[in-house]
This record gives sequence, C-alpha cells and structure tokens, in this order.
Amino acid sequence: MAGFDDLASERSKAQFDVEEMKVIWAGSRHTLEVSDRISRLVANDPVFRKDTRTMLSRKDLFKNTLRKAAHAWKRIIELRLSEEEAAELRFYVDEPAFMDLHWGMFIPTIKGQGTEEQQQKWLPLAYKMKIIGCYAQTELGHGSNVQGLETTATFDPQTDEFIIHSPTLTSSKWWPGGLGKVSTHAVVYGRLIIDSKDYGVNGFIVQLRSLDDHLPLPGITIGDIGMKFGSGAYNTMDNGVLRFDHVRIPRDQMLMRVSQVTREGKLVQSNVPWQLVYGTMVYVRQKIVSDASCALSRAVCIATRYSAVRRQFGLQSNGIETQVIDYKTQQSRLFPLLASAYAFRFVGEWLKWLYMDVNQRLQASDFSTLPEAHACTAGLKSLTTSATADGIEECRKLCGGHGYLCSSGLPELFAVYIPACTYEGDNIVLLLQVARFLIKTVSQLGSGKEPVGTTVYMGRVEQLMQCHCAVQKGFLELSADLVQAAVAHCQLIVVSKFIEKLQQDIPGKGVKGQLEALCNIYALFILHKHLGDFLSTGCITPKQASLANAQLRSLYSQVRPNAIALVDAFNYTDHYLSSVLGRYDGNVYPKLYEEAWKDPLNDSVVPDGYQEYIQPILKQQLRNARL
Ligand SMILES: CCCCCCCCCCCCCCCCCCCC(=O)SCCNC(=O)CCNC(=O)[C@H](O)C(C)(C)COP(=O)(O)OP(=O)(O)OC[C@H]1O[C@@H](n2cnc3c(N)ncnc32)[C@H](O)[C@@H]1OP(=O)(O)O
Ligand SMILES: Cc1cc2nc3c(=O)[nH]c(=O)nc-3n(C[C@H](O)[C@H](O)[C@H](O)COP(=O)(O)OP(=O)(O)OC[C@H]3O[C@@H](n4cnc5c(N)ncnc54)[C@H](O)[C@@H]3O)c2cc1C
Repeated sequence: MAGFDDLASERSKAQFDVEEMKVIWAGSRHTLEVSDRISRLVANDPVFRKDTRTMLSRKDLFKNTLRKAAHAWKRIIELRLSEEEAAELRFYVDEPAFMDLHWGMFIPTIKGQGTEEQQQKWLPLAYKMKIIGCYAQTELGHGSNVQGLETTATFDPQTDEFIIHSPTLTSSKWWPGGLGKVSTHAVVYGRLIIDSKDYGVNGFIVQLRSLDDHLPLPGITIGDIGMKFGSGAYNTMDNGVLRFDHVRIPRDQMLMRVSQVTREGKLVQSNVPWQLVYGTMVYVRQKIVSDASCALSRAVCIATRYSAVRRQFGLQSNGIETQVIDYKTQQSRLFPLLASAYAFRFVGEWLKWLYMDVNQRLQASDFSTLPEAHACTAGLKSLTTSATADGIEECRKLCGGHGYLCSSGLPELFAVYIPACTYEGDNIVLLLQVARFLIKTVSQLGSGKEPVGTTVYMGRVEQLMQCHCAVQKGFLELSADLVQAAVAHCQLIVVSKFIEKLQQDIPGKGVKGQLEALCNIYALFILHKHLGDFLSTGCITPKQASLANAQLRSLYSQVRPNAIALVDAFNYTDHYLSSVLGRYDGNVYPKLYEEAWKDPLNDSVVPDGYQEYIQPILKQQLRNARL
C-alpha cells in the first residue's frame, strides 16, 4: 500500500542514528525517557481523546476541557508525578486551559514578586490547588501599554486595606485566561494610589469567587469574553472580563518584593529594580520560545511525512508518480522550516539557561543582566512566534487541499498558535523594546563600557557609532527600520546558538553532519530571504550571493534522504500530532476516507433542512421549467 511502503522505504534511507537524534532533540536521555513515557500514557488514556474537538459546541468543548484538567490533576496525584513529568503531561494533553495560567503565571508571579511571608502564605494553597489563580493585567483599553492601565488600588489607612476599583469601562480587565469561568483568585495589576498620589502599576492578590459556591464575591463582575478564532483551538480557554466596584483587600495582599506600603501608608522601595514587576512576562516569553519549536516541528512533521506519501505528475518508468517531496520547490519551502524547528529548539534551550542565570544573579542582588534578558526574551519570542505562525500556514499549503481539512490537524494547530504573536506582548511592540536596547548599547560604545553577551559583536562594527547619531534624529520616525534591525539582531542570536550547539560533543553516527546541514540551511535561508539588504549594504557581493544560493540547493539534496528520519526524531505520537496526513505509518488515504464518514453531517443520508429548504427550490425549478 502507497503510504506504508513510502515511509518505510524513506526510513531505510536515513544516513544517521535517529535514536541519538531523539536525545539531542529532547535535550538529554533522561528528558527523552520522561517525554516518551508520558506521551504514551496520555495517548492511551481515553479521557484525553481530542479527535472530536473541532465538532463540539463551545459549552461541550469547555466542559470537556474541565474534565480533562480534573483527570490530569488526578493522574498527577495518583502517579505522584514530578514537576517535570506533570509539565510533560500538560504538554501532551495539548489543550489550552486555566491550569496553564495557574501554574504558568499566577504561581510564578507570587514567587517572583511576593515577599517571603507572602510566598509562605499563598504558595502552599496554590500548589495544592486549594485556590486557582490567573494573571489579570490587560484591560479593554490597554494591553501593550502596561503603564497606561487604569484599574486603581487605593490605600485606605483607616482600615489598612486597598480598595480595588474599575473607574471606567476601558479599565475592565479583558483577556486573562482562566478568569472567565474558573479562577478563584487573580494577581490583578492596578495603579497604586496613596494619599491621592499615583505610584504606578503594581500587582495585588485578589479573591474573585467564593470557595464555597464559586459565585463572584460582592463588588465583582466576571464573565467570558466570547468565541475566538477557529473551531476547537483556543476556545477551550475561558479568557475573561472582570470589573471591580470598590472591592476591599487587606494591605498584605499587595505583592511587596519590589516596593512595600507600610501600615502608615508610606511607600518603601526595595533595592530591586522596579522592572521586576514585569518579571513574569520575562519568564513566560522564555517558555513561549521553547514552545515555538514544538508547534513548528509538529506542523513540519505532518507536512514532511505527507510530502513523502503524496504523489503528483512525472510518471516514472515503473508507472508511479513522483513523491511531491522530490520537487525542488517543495524542498525549498519545507526544509528551511525543518531547519527552523531545530534552530528554535536550540535557541530555546539557551534562553532557558539565560533565564536561570539571570534569576540566580537576581537572588544575589546582581541586576546587571536583566536588560539583556528582557531584550533576548522579548526579541526571540517575537521572532520565533512570527516564524512559527507563518510556518504552520506554509505547511498547510504544502499539504495541498487535504491540509485544509481539520483532520489534517493543521487548521486547529494554526488557530491555537497564532495568538502567540499577540499575547505576552505584541510582536512589533516587543521588537521595539529590542531596538531600544540596541540603541542604548550603541550609545555607550564610545564611553569605554564594552558590550557583552549577545551584543559583543557591536564593539567590532565601527559604523555603529554613525548609526547611533542617525537614530538620535528620531526613534519613532525610524521605527520600521529599527524593527528590522531588531529582527536581524535576533536572527544572529539564533544562528550563533545553533553554531555553539554544534561545538558540543554530539554522539551518534551521522548526527552531527545532519545538524550541520540544517544549521547551514537556516543561516543561508535567512541570507537568501534578506538578500536585498545584504547586497545593498555591501555585506556580500553578487557573486557570493549566487554561491550561497547554489550551496543552499546542494544542502536540500543532502537533507532529502534524511527528511523523514529528521522528523521522526521529534518522537511525536500520532495522538499528539492528531493528523491523518502526518500518521507515522503513512496510511493516509484509507484513514482520510474513514474520517470523512465520522462527520456529524454524514449521520443521515438526507440532511436536516432538506424538506424545508432544498425540496421547495427543486419543486420551484420544476414549475419554472414547465413554464
Ligand atoms: C496540570 C499541571 C500542569 C502543570 C504545568 C503547567 C505549565 C504550563 C506552563 C505554560 C506557560 C504559560 C502559558 C501562558 C500562555 C500565555 C497567555 C498570555 C498571557 C498574557 O498575555 S499576560 C499579559 C502580557 N502583556 C504584555 O506582554 C504587555 C506588553 N507590554 C510590556 O511588556 C511593557 O509594558 C512594555 C511594552 C515593555 C512597555 O514599554 P515602555 O513603556 O517603553 O516601558 P516602560 O516605561 O514600562 O519600561 C521602561 C524600562 O523597563 C524595561 N522593561 C520593560 N519590560 C521589561 C521586562 N519585562 N523586564 C525587564 N525590564 C523591562 C525597559 O527596557 C525600559 O528600560 P530602560 O532601561 O530602557 O528604561
Ligand atoms: C489568546 C490571548 C490570551 C491572553 N491572555 C492574557 C492573560 O492571561 N492575561 C493578560 O493580562 N492578558 C492576556 N492577553 C492580552 C495580551 O497580552 C494583549 O492582547 C497583548 O499584550 C497585546 O496588547 P493589545 O491587545 O493592547 O494590543 P495593542 O497594543 O492594542 O496592539 C494593536 C496594534 O497596535 C500596534 N502598536 C501598539 N503599540 C505600538 C507602539 N508603541 N508602536 C507601534 N505599534 C504599536 C501593535 O503592533 C498592533 O499592531 C491575552 C491575549 C490573547 C489574544
């Protein structure tokens, strides 16, 4: 049978040790073992089925998500899963839900912005899920401009409380995940007001719903903000709206690591930078970069396997058509995405290290690397999510018509992924932050302060001083160009981290060679994409440009026999891929055919509505024909 034979024969052609590549992809032998075991556990549990998700109504979909979350939590307790195993379980359950915000933002915010006492009080409750929290920062009127938030937290010295209030419609909290229907608590960001003076934005722990009957507490209005893009997809999440009408909370529920309000109403600043109030965003952006490689590799796995199964045109001597993966045009669209998936994996690993390093320094009151960590997380979040969203859509097109079917897995993957370009910071707004960081670094070049870390190359580029003078004429005027410069800076980080990875000890037959080919494809593809910039700035000559393109074509041929094995190395189960086109066994056509009959529209041969709407038209036509 077509698909079976094709993928089996592709696998036999691989020129490297796939099992060793799996270890490289996972990060370590231990991580591979955990991820492999947990992915199978999820795949074999009927509660975690997801094949009907795109056909459910919002209410059924949401209830099913609650069921899965409760079941996941039960399994975590029963099996005494470690934090690492629980995170893998969440990953393979593959459904955005309130738990993400509870574990991914609420808890990290208390850890990062709470004092020792606050952590001791709130974390045990949150870890045991006796309370469920979310992260309520964005408002109807302000998301990107955090300093523009309108919610107020006014200190009342009479009662030693803060009064949380939404003074306008636009100050309504809008978007927080988990808020709409589930969370009992939230970290709410609002303006700290003491004695009529505005001290800017801070975080406050606020109880939203009763722990007895789940009803909103007095003065609180909450709901879900409505359906979002696509069927299934992010609609499993209860993104919410929240308004406060003079809600009182005790003073010790302001997160006080950065600054404290005393009983007398005095604001006391700690020695930590105020930007730590933004700390959770740095943490989550770092996680989003790691997730980008997962989403992109998933789409690439589907498109690569299907491209080896799908045949069009070009009858060979044996009468069989050509596998579409053999077309150079298909390779030139697919292989850069394959290379990007690996590139993002390694830069994600590095960013995780950078985040841990900055955190350790913060504990020791060394804040020097915080600006770089902010710039790297913001910039790489922007670059990798934009490339991944575009990449998933390209994979859909690479799968032709069948890619548009929900059963290909690609439409839902796209719909669930694209908000990553917006949440946790709009991608352009984040690149402007990187640009600001770069300009600041350039402006210090002549002052004897040597650039370090990811900006070390700047010390070697003399023209940058002139560049700084030009930018001084107006940051806003040049912002579109500055965004391009920020992207280029981030691309340099991605390429250099891939090269650094290759300098490590990489065991396994042929593994290093394949990674070198992918690294070169990534770098040359970026060069090819921005050829105009490279040529117009005189960084390369036309001759070098044409050599680079020839090299890229040759690399595609080198990767071609290994393509299926390179996506097998992601070690994804069919459950996780949830794609008929990306099945491990390649049995695409019979399963597509089978899948079609499961659609509820095929429950009856004659559709509902025939008698009311179709039959009268047909009868009318009959009469007209007689006339
Ligand atoms: C079952 C059990 C399972 C267990 C496991 C489950 C695990 C799940 C994990 C899942 C992970 C989580 C998944 C979550 C999904 C995401 C959901 C989305 C959530 C959100 O979207 S939350 C809202 C996010 N909002 C934003 O991102 C807003 C974007 N805006 C900003 O960040 C800032 O306001 C902005 C744009 C940076 C402000 O710009 P500007 O006005 O120029 O800056 P300021 O004046 O405010 O600041 C100036 C100064 O500060 C520096 N700065 C800015 N940001 C930061 C920062 N984050 N860190 C450090 N420093 C920062 C800036 O560079 C300036 O510095 P200067 O030195 O130049 O003055
Ligand atoms: C699915 C989803 C989940 C979310 N979850 C949460 C959550 O759990 N908690 C939470 O608090 N928030 C959450 N958010 C909100 C999210 O963080 C914001 O939507 C995001 O930060 C973007 O802000 P915005 O909507 O204000 O966009 P805007 O800033 O209004 O952006 C609109 C346009 O203006 C442009 N723009 C804005 N400012 C500038 C500028 N200075 N220069 C140039 N261009 C600019 C942008 O590039 C964009 O094109 C979520 C959002 C989504 C979509």
